[in-house]
Amino acid sequence: MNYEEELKRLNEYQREAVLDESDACIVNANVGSGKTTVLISKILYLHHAKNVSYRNMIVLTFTNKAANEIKERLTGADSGVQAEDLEGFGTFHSVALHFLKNRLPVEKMGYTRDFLVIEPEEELDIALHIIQEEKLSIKYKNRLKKRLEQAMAVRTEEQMKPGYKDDLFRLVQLLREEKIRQNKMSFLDLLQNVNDLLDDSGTEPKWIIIDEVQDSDSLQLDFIDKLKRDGTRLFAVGDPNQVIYSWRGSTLNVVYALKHKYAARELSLPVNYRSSSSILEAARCFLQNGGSLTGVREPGSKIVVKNQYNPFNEACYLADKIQELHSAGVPYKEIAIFYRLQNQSQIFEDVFQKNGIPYEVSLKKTIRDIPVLNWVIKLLRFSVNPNDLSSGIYVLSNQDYGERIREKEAAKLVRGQSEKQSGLLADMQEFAARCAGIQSVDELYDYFGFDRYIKPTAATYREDKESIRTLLDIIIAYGKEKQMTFLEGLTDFLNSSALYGVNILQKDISSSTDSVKLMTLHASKGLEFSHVFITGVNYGLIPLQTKGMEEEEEERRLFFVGITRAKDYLELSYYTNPEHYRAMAGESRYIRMIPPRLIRDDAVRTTEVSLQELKKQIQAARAEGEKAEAGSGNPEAGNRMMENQETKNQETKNQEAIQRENIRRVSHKKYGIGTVLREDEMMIEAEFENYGMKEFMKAFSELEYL
Ligand SMILES: Nc1ncnc2c1ncn2[C@@H]1O[C@H](COP(=O)(O)OP(=O)(O)OP(=O)(O)O)[C@@H](O)[C@H]1O
Repeated sequence: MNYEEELKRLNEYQREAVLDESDACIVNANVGSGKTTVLISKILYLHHAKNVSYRNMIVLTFTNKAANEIKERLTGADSGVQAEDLEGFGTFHSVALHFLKNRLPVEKMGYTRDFLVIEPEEELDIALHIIQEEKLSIKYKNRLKKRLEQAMAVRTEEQMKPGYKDDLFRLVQLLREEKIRQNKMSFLDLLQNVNDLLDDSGTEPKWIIIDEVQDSDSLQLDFIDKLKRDGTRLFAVGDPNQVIYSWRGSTLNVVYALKHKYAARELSLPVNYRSSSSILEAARCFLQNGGSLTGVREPGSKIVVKNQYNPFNEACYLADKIQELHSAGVPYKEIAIFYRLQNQSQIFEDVFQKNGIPYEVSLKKTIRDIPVLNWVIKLLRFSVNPNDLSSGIYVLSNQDYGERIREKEAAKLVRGQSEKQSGLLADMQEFAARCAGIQSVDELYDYFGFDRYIKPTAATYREDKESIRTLLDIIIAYGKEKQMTFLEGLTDFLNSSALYGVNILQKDISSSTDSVKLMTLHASKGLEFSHVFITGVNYGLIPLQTKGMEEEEEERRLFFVGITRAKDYLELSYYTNPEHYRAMAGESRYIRMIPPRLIRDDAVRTTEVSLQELKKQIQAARAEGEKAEAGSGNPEAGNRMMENQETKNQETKNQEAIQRENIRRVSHKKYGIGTVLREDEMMIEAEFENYGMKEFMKAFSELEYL
């Protein structure tokens, strides 16, 4: 590996950061100034020039995507690197999990090494169960998740002063005990437990390297502190202008805190290499922490601001525009479309599919968002661990899948206190003894006979079957890749699936695939594209209506992150007839914050829509969609189907449905029965149980009122 060649490509600031060997060093970096470049060069330099083995480094990132990018670069540069060498490279949670599974005495806390990682929702279910069983008095149950989070962060007795007179802290205590009894850890527990146990690890990394340090919360800072020993050096890069997760408490000035705690040397990376100077100049309007943002590139084209009649028109316009760019030589993978909320992606997907434009959607989705998979995961969990009673009860008493037994009866059955028989329970209980010969998806599917447990009348019948097969396929492949026996592979997958549940069914969007990328502004962090289209820059949506100053500032940083992804071309658009319930007609004030001289105003002044043309397009899209779904022999069909299941918009569901006094119900051929959330002369918005919120044009919707 010729690391010297790598060093030559760096500018003087970057080289100084790579070569730095202070005990602690914080690099305050501008957007697009080469943070990722420096981080990877530093790791390569330490390894090749300073003989620091990868096993002596802990490299912490905020996303699996960033960790994977670093790992891919290292394994690409050096074929001798083994997966075990990079076990200390990953997100804070995955590195904590690695320590707890392999290096720390979790038994001291009452856990066994095969503990399960659970999602916050599952923890909430356990808490609700305790409240019921123990008859606890808890106020504001609708805010329980948040209240629990806050109460669980409190570690000392003196701080345990309840804000309200109720049993919250008793619940926290009982919940801790119950999680230990069930051998389960939440994401928060992973960090708290690792921090409590790290003193015993004997671990002394030579280097701790942290990416995006500005987003760290106090537990993560504690983790860094526990890992850092006398002989450990710390190197962290971050950009205070890109803090977009302050809901986790990261607004504390991390750079300042680290600098003072470790008397860290402070370096900077001032030069942005990514964007044309017009784009950078616009970005400067959204800088919050002062400082300069200098670039090295020419002015480039002006920023285009466009108005669109509605999202459908915009999607059609973008389909044409993308084809035009592609014909002019722009690869699809250099084009990205951003929006503020996940539920804005569907219309682009439909129209792009119809127009044959390759695209990928970056989704933040967990297995839990797909009801049938939530059920299957619990079924498998109980099958490998019959002590996981809550999973067993859930599986038997689920009203959509399985034997649909009453909860009380299900509880008796799994506890062996019932005379009744359950075939499903027997299959689960005998699984460990009978599963040894299972090699394929079919064998696993047939062992449980999943077909009989899915209602043939359910709107999701076919999709559910495909979803199960896709998941089983991933599980079988996982075990094979790790060279484990079937049961070991399955158990390992289940233990950590909550942590990697995001994107488990759809690999993270890949920068190498030549397809247009669709994503939320949040998901765009760390990426870059030659052409960026930010859609729905409407009043009410960007910035999202916020409650206070802090949130408003975060919205501004989020927009800053979005526009600084663009290298050459940036287009901002807003709707004159927005259909999203949050958006109001008209451009966002963020557009008005950009100096007019940087803008080419391509406003379309007409609001006419050719309904005949729209109708033709929708019908054609529908016909193609149905054809594609019918081809379920195609292994990709399962993935596509899941990509298209829209993430449930919890907020929409709660707020809008509650406000509506006269609930109207509709029926749809594919989505089943739904509740109308909003409608006007042209559009109707309805919530469907397994599909989340959908929007339809009334003229073509084929919805029936019930
Ligand atoms: N010394 C350099 N010379 C030329 N180009 C560079 C140099 N350093 C970085 N770049 C390029 O600048 C762009 C931004 O780099 P990189 O993605 O590493 O920045 P970043 O700071 O991680 O960005 P962000 O703030 O968006 O996370 C990349 O296209 C990279 O190849």
